[in-house]
Amino acid sequence: ERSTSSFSYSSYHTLEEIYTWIDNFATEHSDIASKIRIGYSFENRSILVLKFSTGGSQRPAIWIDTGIHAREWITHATGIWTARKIVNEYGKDRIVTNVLNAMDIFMEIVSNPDGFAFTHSMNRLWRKNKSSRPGIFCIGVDLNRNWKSGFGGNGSNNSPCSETYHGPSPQSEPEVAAIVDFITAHGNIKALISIHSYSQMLMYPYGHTLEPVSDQEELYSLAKNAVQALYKVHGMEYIFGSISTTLYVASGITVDWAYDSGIKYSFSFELRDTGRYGFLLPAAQIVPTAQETWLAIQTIMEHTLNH
Ligand SMILES: O=C(O)[C@H](Cc1ccccc1)CC(O)(O)C[N+](=O)[O-]
Ligand SMILES: [Zn+2]
Repeated sequence: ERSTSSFSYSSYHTLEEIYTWIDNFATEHSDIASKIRIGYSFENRSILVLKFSTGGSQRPAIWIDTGIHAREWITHATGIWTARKIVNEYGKDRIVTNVLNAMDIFMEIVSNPDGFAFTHSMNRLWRKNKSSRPGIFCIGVDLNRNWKSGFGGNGSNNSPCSETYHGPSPQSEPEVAAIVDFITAHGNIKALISIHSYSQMLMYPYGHTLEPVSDQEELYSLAKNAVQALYKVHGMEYIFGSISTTLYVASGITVDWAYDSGIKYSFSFELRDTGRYGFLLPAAQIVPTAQETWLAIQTIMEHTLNH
């Protein structure tokens, strides 16, 4: 019997449990899913990506990452649920079937494995990775400030002890470099969705400046449609807009790099909730959060397919 069927999709899991699930999932759905190692973390853990493909080669693709901030456990749990949804819906749901008949999907569920392990072992609210450098007495770089676009600007911090420490240089962190190298080598990524928590927002570039991106109108209306689809599931209200105008100025972030690298449909989610539980979102909200987020993700995937 499928061991992933004994896996609880409504619980939080350790790094080891998630890595075992990824192995079993790729084995049990080998017709459509495969496991790729795109690199190693600072502490030498494998950095794993699930590839969903129904054929072709170098098809245009969609990138989804969760867990770049270790404490945002709802995002890893949402990624796991979404991976299972994709394989279960292929051949049934019109959008998933159309998307996967023409595009590939890449999903990195544990984008910060060292930090995630640390949230289980030592500090539940750890955010950064676990990199250390000689003579520096604070640990970790904020993996959502280490990207080249706008690196070192406002909304990132030069102090290694800061929660938004941008690191010594762009892509200095192996966890970021692995994604940059993979996406650059692939060369045909059309959409990137980087999932965070919490605040209930759907945002698009830029974070490093208040200047609107050239595709602002299209991204605004796509975000609007996505949050409307999300709202219909459980009535959760998400706000939407550009990062710098909706939330705050943040520099060196994933989606600014993606957009400036030519990935027009670059979005970042802030999942549930709005602060009652924050990062400690109860496990009972995992499935409802994943269910509603799925409608927004489908909206973005369908738009990407059709444009
Ligand atoms: O500051 C961050 O990196 C995110 C907000 C964000 C998300 C995407 C791009 C730029 C900023 C907030 C969070 O998800 O990390 C929650 N937090 O502040 O800990
Ligand atoms: Zn975050």
